[in-house]
Amino acid sequence: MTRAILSLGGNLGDRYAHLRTAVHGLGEAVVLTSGVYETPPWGDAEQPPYLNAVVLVVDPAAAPRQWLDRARALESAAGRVRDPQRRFGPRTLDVDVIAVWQEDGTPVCQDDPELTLPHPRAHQRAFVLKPWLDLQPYAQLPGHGWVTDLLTTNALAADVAALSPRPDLPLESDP
Ligand SMILES: Nc1ncnc2c1ncn2[C@@H]1O[C@H](COP(=O)(O)OP(=O)(O)OP(=O)(O)O)[C@@H](O)[C@H]1O
Ligand SMILES: Nc1nc2c(c(=O)[nH]1)N=C(CO)CN2
Repeated sequence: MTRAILSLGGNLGDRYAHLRTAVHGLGEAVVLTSGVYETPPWGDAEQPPYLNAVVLVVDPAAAPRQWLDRARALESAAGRVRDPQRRFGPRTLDVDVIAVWQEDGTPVCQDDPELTLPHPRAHQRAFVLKPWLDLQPYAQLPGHGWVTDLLTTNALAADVAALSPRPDLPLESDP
């Protein structure tokens, strides 16, 4: 069994519908769903704002690699098209595997470029850390410590201040 934190984000098309469809697609694996935040684009400023959220998923049968396979399938279903010229460019849906833990709570740490764990840029991203903290106030990002401490570093202060909660866009009440 593994559990994982997945981040969901998108800034093209019906952003809210893409997040909802992704959560729905994860089915019974979803244990907790964060609120939705509207967030300024990170890494490539010339694009529309994103909607972001985080989910905690658990599956008795899922190896770490299967979370990536599910993430890619959800992105494809949302019609995601990769632009090789813009690494952090706009997209209908991005699903990143932020961290994975084995059944005994041991974090999975690996450098495989296909699936690097924990996600190598998660600690720099308020749009991942803030919704995650909402789900799990005592969350730790393996190798980086407490999520609450990461969010209060000077490096992330401006990004945290720029996040807008969107309680009008709930994910958890979907059928
Ligand atoms: N933890 C991870 N989560 C998702 N993809 C990963 C991870 N580690 C490595 N990858 C690889 O990264 C590749 C590029 O992923 P993607 O196109 O979603 O990147 P991106 O969303 O543009 O950037 P970022 O990964 O910084 O959010 C994927 O094909 C995937 O194999
Ligand atoms: N605010 C925000 N910015 C991003 C996001 C995202 O999900 N939210 N995803 C990206 C893909 O790497 C690049 N930039």
